[in-house]
Amino acid sequence: MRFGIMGTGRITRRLVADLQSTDGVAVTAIASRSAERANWFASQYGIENAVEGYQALLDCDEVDAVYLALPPALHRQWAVAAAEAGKHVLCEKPLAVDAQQAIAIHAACQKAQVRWLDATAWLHHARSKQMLDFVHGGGIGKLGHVSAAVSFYRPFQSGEHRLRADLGGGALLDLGWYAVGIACRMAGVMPQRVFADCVMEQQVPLRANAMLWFDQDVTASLSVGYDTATRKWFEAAGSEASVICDDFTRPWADRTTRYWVHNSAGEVQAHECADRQEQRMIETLIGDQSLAEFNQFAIQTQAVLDALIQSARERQAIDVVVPSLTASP
Ligand SMILES: NC(=O)C1=CN([C@@H]2O[C@H](COP(=O)(O)OP(=O)(O)OC[C@H]3O[C@@H](n4cnc5c(N)ncnc54)[C@H](OP(=O)(O)O)[C@@H]3O)[C@@H](O)[C@H]2O)C=CC1
Ligand SMILES: O=C1CO[C@H](CO)[C@@H](O)[C@@H]1O
Repeated sequence: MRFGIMGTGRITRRLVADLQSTDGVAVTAIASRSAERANWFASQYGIENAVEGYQALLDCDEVDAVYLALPPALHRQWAVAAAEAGKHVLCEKPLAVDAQQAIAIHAACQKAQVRWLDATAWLHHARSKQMLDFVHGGGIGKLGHVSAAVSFYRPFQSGEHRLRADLGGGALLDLGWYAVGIACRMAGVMPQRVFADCVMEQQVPLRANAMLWFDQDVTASLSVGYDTATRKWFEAAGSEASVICDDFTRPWADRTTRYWVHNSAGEVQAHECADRQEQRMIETLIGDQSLAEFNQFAIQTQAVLDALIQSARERQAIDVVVPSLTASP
């Protein structure tokens, strides 16, 4: 499948190599708002076509799929336009800025009969499946509580989209995407009720703390922010044991990819599981397996984030309204 890329920012510089090293994928075009940046990027990464403006990418016959790596507030517009141009879509997380926009992306892809996937790579790592199977198979007894923390410490460059409300910035959407995702995956269902409290800066959440209430007395507490050093861990605590992973969003680069099981006898077992999550994610999009489950989960995650954002604004717990979808191609 021939990919065209929208945006030349931080994540593109990393994911372009993952695309180029995945079997069955070629990166044939790069688009930027600036022709100069597109040309520079194309020459650095050996990409044949450099185009100015995102529409020009959609007009390219050499592109079958778009990797959309723009600030969240632009995802809906360009994902819908890509679908309408008949291109498959790999859209960066968060899928959009709210569930309504996320559903609009899904609807456009359905209508155009193209495939779409949010670029939430950890979901595709073999370790994630192992940990989820272990918890869902009763390996920790009855699940009681999930804790998760995802953060990094600024500095930001001026104009950084993460600090701009109009571009869909803020740690709650950006990093809450991961924390909500792991809590819901571990719980195996979406929460019924949520609460969030945020420390704001420039009208976006710089830090957010959240509580999620699920069925059967399962709860989760989440901490995300741009004001503490890098954290990407979770713990799923059950009646007999806990699963702990300190890098679930993306394995630390210089260490063995692991997770741990702590049992009530005080024993600790380490499990190793190496994988290349970005390649697995890309393979999932370009393959022929149904994407319905991933699509549904992305939209539901967005709905939980909607409720958390509303909760922080209204300073009260909010009931979650979980949308359900028609089937994906
Ligand atoms: N999956 C992952 O691990 C990660 C995912 N992300 C996600 O990827 C997306 C992009 O993040 P990131 O690459 O860090 O962002 P950057 O700000 O580094 O890059 C975004 C790119 O979008 C383009 N763009 C278009 N309009 C604007 C605008 N008004 N302001 C700023 N940039 C604009 C620019 O490219 P140009 O000017 O060339 O057109 C810019 O380089 C976000 O949704 C983020 O959450 C980010 C990091 C890691
Ligand atoms: O998704 C992401 C992964 O983590 C990064 C920080 O390390 C975030 O900034 C980013 O948006």
